[in-house]
Amino acid sequence: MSGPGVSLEVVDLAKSWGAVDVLQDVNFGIEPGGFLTLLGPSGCGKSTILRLVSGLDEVSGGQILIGGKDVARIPAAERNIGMVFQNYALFPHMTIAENITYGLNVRKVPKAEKEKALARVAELMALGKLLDRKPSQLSGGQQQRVALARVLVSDRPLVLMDEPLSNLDAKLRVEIRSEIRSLNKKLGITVVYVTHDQSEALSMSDRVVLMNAGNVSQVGTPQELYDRPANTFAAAFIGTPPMNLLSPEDVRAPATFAPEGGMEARDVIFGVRPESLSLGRAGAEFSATARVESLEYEGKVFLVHLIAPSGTRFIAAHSGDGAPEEGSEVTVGWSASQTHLFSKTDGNRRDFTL
Ligand SMILES: Nc1ncnc2c1ncn2[C@@H]1O[C@H](COP(=O)(O)OP(=O)(O)OP(=O)(O)O)[C@@H](O)[C@H]1O
Repeated sequence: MSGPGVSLEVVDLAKSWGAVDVLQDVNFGIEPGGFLTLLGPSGCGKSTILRLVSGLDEVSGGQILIGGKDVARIPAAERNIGMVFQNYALFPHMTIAENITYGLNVRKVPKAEKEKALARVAELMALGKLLDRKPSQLSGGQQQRVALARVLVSDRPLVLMDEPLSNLDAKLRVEIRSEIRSLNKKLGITVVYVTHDQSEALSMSDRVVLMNAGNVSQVGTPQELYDRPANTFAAAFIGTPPMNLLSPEDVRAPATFAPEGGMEARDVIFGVRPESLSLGRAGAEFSATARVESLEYEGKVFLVHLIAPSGTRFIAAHSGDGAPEEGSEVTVGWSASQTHLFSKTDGNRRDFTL
């Protein structure tokens, strides 16, 4: 699309602190106006990537192309990027209006232009009635909207957001994430968003970069990550509860089952999502027998916690009537299309034939 957003492409990005490599060979891209999320567990390097893109830290290697131009070695102030952090750091002695326009004052934007810009973002972020208040007179959610307004008013084509919702309660998080998403679509600005919360990542993003210990584990749309995890890390990270990973000794597969690339059946890991498992489907293409350890009532479904003969624990999400009894033995079945296959050696996804 054409609009105020700009493309971002990160090529072979690397960062070391002394002898410690915290990022290696990081590659991803997002088109103008897109919403890209960096997702992964604590310490995997998400904030480091944002700090390198923004110019707060220096890269050890690689390129950061903004609108096709490599900015990796130019100062932060020349990159034209907006940032929103977890601690939104509003100035307590200034009014909301003064907080929002602070950056415009620094840049000596003329008064009439400043007031027009303030009125526009105040309307966008539903802050019109709060402009004369001080930050302490606002709720956490309203304060976070002010922090977003402060970035939006500056009309940056690329905005970086580092866990901007983590100080808010669950209900507000859901509300503000849909506001951020609709702003991204309405204004056409490109957003790079950091979170360790997969539901945030899956619900907001056009593309997700899943990080694992300084390396990119998988890049794709939320559907691609969910439907075709590239490796066991992605399989075990995405989904609530995540995908079950079973050893071949616990799985009955059709006699014709053959993993690709001449891999032996014993060298694989089977992946199957809890919601794909049907209780009592002994005749299914794939099945496993296990003991019911416990039941967890989730409202719409029962999570049936199971233990396979090998000792592997896994979960079936059971939505029908008649939850099984604790301690009983059950058979769960699933189809070939619900089966994901990974190599035990490198953890990567493999195809199979039947
Ligand atoms: N200035 C520094 N010196 C040395 N190591 C650092 C420095 N800054 C970050 N690191 C290390 O780099 C790794 C990545 O940190 P980073 O903050 O990017 O992770 P993260 O994925 O954003 O984690 P979190 O979700 O907890 O914020 C961590 O192991 C961290 O200890």
